[in-house]
Amino acid sequence: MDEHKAHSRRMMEALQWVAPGSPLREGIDNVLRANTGGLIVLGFDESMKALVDGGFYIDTVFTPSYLYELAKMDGAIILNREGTKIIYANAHLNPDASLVSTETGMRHRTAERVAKQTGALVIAISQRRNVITLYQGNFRYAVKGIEVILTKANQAINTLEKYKIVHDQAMANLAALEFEELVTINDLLQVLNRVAMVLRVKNELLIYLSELGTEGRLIQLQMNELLSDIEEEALHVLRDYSPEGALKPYEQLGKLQNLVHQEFLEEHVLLRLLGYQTTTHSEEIVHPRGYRVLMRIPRLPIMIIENVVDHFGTFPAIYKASVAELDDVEGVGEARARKIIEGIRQVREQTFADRHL
Ligand SMILES: Nc1ncnc2c1ncn2[C@@H]1O[C@H](COP(=O)(O)OP(=O)(O)OP(=O)(O)O)[C@@H](O)[C@H]1O
Repeated sequence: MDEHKAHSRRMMEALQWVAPGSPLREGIDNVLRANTGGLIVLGFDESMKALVDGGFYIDTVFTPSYLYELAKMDGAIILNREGTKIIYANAHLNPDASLVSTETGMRHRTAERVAKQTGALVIAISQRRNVITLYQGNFRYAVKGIEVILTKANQAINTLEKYKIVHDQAMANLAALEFEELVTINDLLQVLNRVAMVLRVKNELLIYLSELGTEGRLIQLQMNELLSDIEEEALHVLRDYSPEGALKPYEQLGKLQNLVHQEFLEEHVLLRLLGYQTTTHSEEIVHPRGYRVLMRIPRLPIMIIENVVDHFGTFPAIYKASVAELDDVEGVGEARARKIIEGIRQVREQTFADRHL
């Protein structure tokens, strides 16, 4: 797994612990309100045991109100890794003082060092500043207020809405080029680049959603609605254009999502993802198989679409086929052959109308 992906996954996992709606967050919110400050550690393994000095061994079920009561005492509260039990309270932690810390206060310094030394998730609740900071390994994250994240998440949704308009137009243009047999590799790369932009926003939103917890439900619904169309259509484009032997469309899309943290996706990377030789010229003409056009014909079962695509190989051949030729396809009789020809004609008409919107 590449480093960037591992980092964002770790970050999302860490954020989920303290997302609104989680029991730990409920406890932390109580601590924030009581203004006592707190130091919470998740995980009590050998490396952690070695750092604990004094305190009370409690070993009881975790509840938010118990956490709040225990936070009135000095020192750290240590939970099990699952966050279901409180193991220690009032514990003094002695991490290696030679570990570098950028923090100034002792609570936060200790939290950072313990996280670096043990790899455990450590949460510091500041008494003076009323903020929650997460530490794990070398990762540090200041949890923001819900309003701040909601604003950012809404901005991301607005961006997605704009991208969707551009995407729909680009798809209409691609369809028109397909009828004219003018699609080039370059057009495909543009489509992929647009999808990459959308996936970039999706990745950003996924982090906000882990942080928003139950407060993010509406954003999640909006995101799913905007993305499902775009992602589905991207899958159809990949199905239409990837050469034999390429990865499956959903695998290609998954790979693209992992790649999008790079600001600029190089042409050869995208070509390889599509399953083309990296030496393919970007002006080369390519033909779709015809899935997307055939799928727009009402009441044409997917099995028949598969048969037609397999039989003809490319969309131009389907487009030019006569009733008799279509009749040769398994599952297609004369009536259905006429329906397909009429269907393609209507899709064509609609496509050219959409193109000039
Ligand atoms: N090594 C430690 N182990 C456990 N708890 C500690 C340790 N060091 C400090 N603390 C806790 O942190 C509390 C506050 O310390 P300090 O004010 O120096 O930290 P801070 O990082 O400035 O935090 P805050 O923003 O809450 O003031 C202490 O009273 C103690 O409860």
